[in-house]
Amino acid sequence: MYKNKEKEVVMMAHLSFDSSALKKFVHDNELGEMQAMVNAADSQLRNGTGAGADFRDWLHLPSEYDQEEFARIKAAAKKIQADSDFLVTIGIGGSYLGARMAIDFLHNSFYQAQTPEARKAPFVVFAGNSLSSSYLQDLITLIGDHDFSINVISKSGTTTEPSIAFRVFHELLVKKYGEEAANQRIYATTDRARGALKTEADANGWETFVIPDGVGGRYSVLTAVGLLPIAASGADIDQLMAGAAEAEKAYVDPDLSKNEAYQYAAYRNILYRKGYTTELLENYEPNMAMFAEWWKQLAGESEGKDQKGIYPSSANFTTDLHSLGQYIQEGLRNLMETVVKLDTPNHDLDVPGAANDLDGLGYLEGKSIDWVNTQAYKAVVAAHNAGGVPVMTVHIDEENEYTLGYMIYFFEVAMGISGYLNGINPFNQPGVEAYKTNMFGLLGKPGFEEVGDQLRAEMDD
Ligand SMILES: O=P(O)(O)OC[C@H]1O[C@H](O)[C@H](O)[C@@H](O)[C@@H]1O
Repeated sequence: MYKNKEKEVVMMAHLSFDSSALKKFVHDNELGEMQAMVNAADSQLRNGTGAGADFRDWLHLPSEYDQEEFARIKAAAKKIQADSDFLVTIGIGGSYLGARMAIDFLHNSFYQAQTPEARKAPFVVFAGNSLSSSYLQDLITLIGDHDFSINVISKSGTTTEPSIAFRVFHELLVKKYGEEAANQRIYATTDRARGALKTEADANGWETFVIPDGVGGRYSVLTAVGLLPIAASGADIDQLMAGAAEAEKAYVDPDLSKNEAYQYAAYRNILYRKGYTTELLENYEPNMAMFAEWWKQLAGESEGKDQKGIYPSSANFTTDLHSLGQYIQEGLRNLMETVVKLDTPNHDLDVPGAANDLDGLGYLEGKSIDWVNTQAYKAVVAAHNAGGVPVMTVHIDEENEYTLGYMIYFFEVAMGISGYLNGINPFNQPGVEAYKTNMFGLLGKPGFEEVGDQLRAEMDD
């Protein structure tokens, strides 16, 4: 399964990167030939000589985070667990996806459906990640008369979706508890000193947590942005940070023969230049679907600019083998795949016996279902490979906080290197403003009237 013996040692380090299925697509010499470029990208990233240098503070977050704030996050999580049945976590993009994927990854698949006693934690629900009025109303109905708190998360403090959702839930909270008690149930995660949310929080005495200046939204899961909801859900954020800190140490050497995160970055760059312009992040565990959504923002906002970049997409297996599988096998040959493969499931079951063998599954009787899942993975790698799709695999040993922290850091550092390898600024996202300007124009936001008039005139044409 692994390329060489050393790999098995790396396997013990919670995550291993397997590129053995690239042989058909990448010659042996190509990785080494990337070393000089990787060294340059590493220097841009580590020494701050590249574009976007002000947004690299996530690099040392796992080892240099604010301990005092970390203790406050844990205390706030305890209070929320004690006084709330629901935590309404309001945010979008980087202020949403990290907590969402981590909570899915770290808990029982039906965690949210458990009784509060079994869960020992509030139901962490999310709002402000769309403009759907039905979603908001459905959430209000779900919360009903239950006790709840709000964690409003926004770096800018002015993003439309979370701002609207916050107005809705803030109003509900004040109606239910009165102004003063409501203020004790609002936790604001935002800029240290600036912005509308910070001003409002200070004026009302809400507890605040910081999104550090040097950490962009998509790199913020290991700040209070992700940590407070994750801790409130009952997960162990010490272990999450410990895993990330271990990865911070593991991926520091730019030597491609030793650094698997850099290998991943280099291989995807090699493949991109050969025309593999779409990357699918895949899993074989349904509770990792949101991990791919987090990764898509990380990759898409980091790399998709200046009219270039790998398009990040995803697929959930084996589910999507029965829908997207046809395209991946035989459609346009611009796809590469990166599988996150869990090697030890939280639970395993055997395929049961049956009195008759009408379904023809007798040959699997007594075999473990996870073994079947792993055979499916191996079969898919071989089939897609034969069909012209390069496949990389990130093996993780277990679904726990430590491994998740490790994997978060793996992908973050890989994306920084990847961006510099492709000659772009991996830490800005200028393109997301275009639709916002138009939307503000159509909504009649003061200062955007002209844009609105022009758009309406064009639409009438
Ligand atoms: O945290 P906020 O300022 O509300 O931003 C939330 C998100 O929205 C923006 O449009 C950006 O594209 C994202 O990078 C960011 O994570």
